[in-house]
Amino acid sequence: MKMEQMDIVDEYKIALTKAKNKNKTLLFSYTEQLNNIDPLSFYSSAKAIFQVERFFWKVPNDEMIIVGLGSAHTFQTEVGEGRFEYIEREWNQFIHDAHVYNPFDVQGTGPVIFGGFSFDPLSMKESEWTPFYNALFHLPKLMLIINKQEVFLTTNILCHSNDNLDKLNHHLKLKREIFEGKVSKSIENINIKQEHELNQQAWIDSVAEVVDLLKKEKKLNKVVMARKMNIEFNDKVAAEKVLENLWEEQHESYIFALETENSCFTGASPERLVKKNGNTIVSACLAGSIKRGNSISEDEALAEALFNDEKNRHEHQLVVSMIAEIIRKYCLNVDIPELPSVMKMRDIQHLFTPVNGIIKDDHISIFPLVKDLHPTPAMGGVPTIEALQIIREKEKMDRGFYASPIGWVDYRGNGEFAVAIRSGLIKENEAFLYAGCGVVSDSNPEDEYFETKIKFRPMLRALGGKKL
Ligand SMILES: C=C(O[C@@H]1C=C(C(=O)O)C=C[C@H]1O)C(=O)O
Ligand SMILES: [Mg+2]
Repeated sequence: MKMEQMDIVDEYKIALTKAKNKNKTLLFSYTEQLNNIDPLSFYSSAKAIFQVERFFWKVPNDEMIIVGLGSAHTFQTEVGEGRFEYIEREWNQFIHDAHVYNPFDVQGTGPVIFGGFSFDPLSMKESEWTPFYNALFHLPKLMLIINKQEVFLTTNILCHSNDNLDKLNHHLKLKREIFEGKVSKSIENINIKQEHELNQQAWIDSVAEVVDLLKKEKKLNKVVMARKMNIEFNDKVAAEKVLENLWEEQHESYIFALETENSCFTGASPERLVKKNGNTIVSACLAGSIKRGNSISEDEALAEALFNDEKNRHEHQLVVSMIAEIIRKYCLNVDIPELPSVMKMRDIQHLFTPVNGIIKDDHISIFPLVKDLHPTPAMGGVPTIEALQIIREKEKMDRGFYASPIGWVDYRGNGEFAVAIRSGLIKENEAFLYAGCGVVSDSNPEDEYFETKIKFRPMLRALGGKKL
C-alpha cells in the first residue's frame, strides 16, 4: 500500500529553516517507497558518481537488503577500546538534531549507518587497513532498502544554516541520472595472476605452539588462530563483480561489502553476531566445522560425525556459554536449544545454536550488545583477554575488520551485525583473504590448516580462483 507522501522539497525547506534557526548543520533524511529495483544493478549503476563510498548488505533469507551510495557523513575513529561507544555517541548526536521524514514503520527505513569495527585495536597494524581506522561507518547519500519485497529509498543530505535549495537540486539530478540511466550489472571479469598462501608451515607451527599452551594452562580453553592469503590480479577488481559472484554462489550467507578510498572489504559470512528489532534480540553460536560430502550419504555421515565429535562439540560449547551469559545479562525469556544443529553452507558444515531473547530495557541500542559480544569465542577464545594476547603474539598479522562485527544501525538503535568472516580486502589489483579456526587442546594443527583452506574457498571462488 502506498502512503500519502510529503513532497521532498517542502520537507527540505523545513529542514533548512531548522538549520537556520538553530544556526547549525543538521541531517535531512527523507524516505519514500519505490517500485522494484535490482539491488546489484543499483550498486553498480552509480559507480561513476559515488565510486568511493558504497556498501552492500544482504541477509541469508533475503528478508533485508540494504545498498548505500556515497557518504553524507562518515563516522570513523582511531579510538581503540572505546570505539563502540564513540560511534554510538556520534550517531546519537547526529540523530538528535536531524530532520527525519519517514512515514513507514518498516525496519531499515529512515537514516541508517553501515560499517564495522576493527577486530583488535591493540594488534599490530598493517597499512592495507589504514583507511578503515578502528571503526568506520557511512551514512549514505542514497540508500536502497528492500524489506520483505517492499522497496524504499532514503535520501540523506547535510543542511548548513546558510544553505539554499542548490544541494537538494543537485541531489535530485543525480538521483534522476541513476534511475533514468541504463541500470545494468557489471560485465567485468576477474583474472587472477597469482595466489599466495603466506607462511603455511610457520602457521602450522604456531598452531602447534598454541595447542601446547592449551594443554599446559588449565585456564586457557580456546584460541582462534587465523591466517591470510595474498592474491594478485591482472587488472583492477570491480567490487560489483565480486558481489555478483557471492550473490550467485553464497546465497545462504550474509553478503556484505564496505568500500572506502581504494579499498573494498567484502565477504559472505554464515554467522550472525546479533540483531535487535525493538525488544527482540537474536544471536547465534557457530563453531565446529567439517567439509561437505561428495554425495548425500557422505554429506550426512560427515554431519553426523561433526555432531558426535567431542573436540568440535567442546569448541562449540565454549561459544554457547559465553553468548548465553551476555544475552542473559540483557534479556528475559532467553531461548537456547540444548543441542546444536548442523548448518550446511556450500563449502562447509558447522555446528549451530540459535539464541533468542527479549531485551529488559528497550532504550538500549544494539551497540552495547555488539561491544559485549565481540569477540565471541568463535573469533577470539576463552578466556577472551588471554586468547587475544596469544593471537597478537602468534598470528603476527593485522586482522583489520576480518572476524569483526559488520552491519547497520538505524536512528532508533535497531540493527543487525554479522561476524565478518569468509571475507577479504580488495585493493585494486590486489586482495588479502582471511580464514581462521578454533584451536582447542585436542586440535591437530594439520587438520586446522585444512579447515582454514576450506574457509578460503567462498572468497577465492568469487574472485575467480580456478582450482576449486
Ligand atoms: C574463524 C572462522 O570461522 C569460525 C570458526 C569455526 C571453527 O573453527 O569451527 C567455525 C565457524 C566460525 O565461527 C573463519 O571462517 O575465518
Ligand atoms: Mg573449528
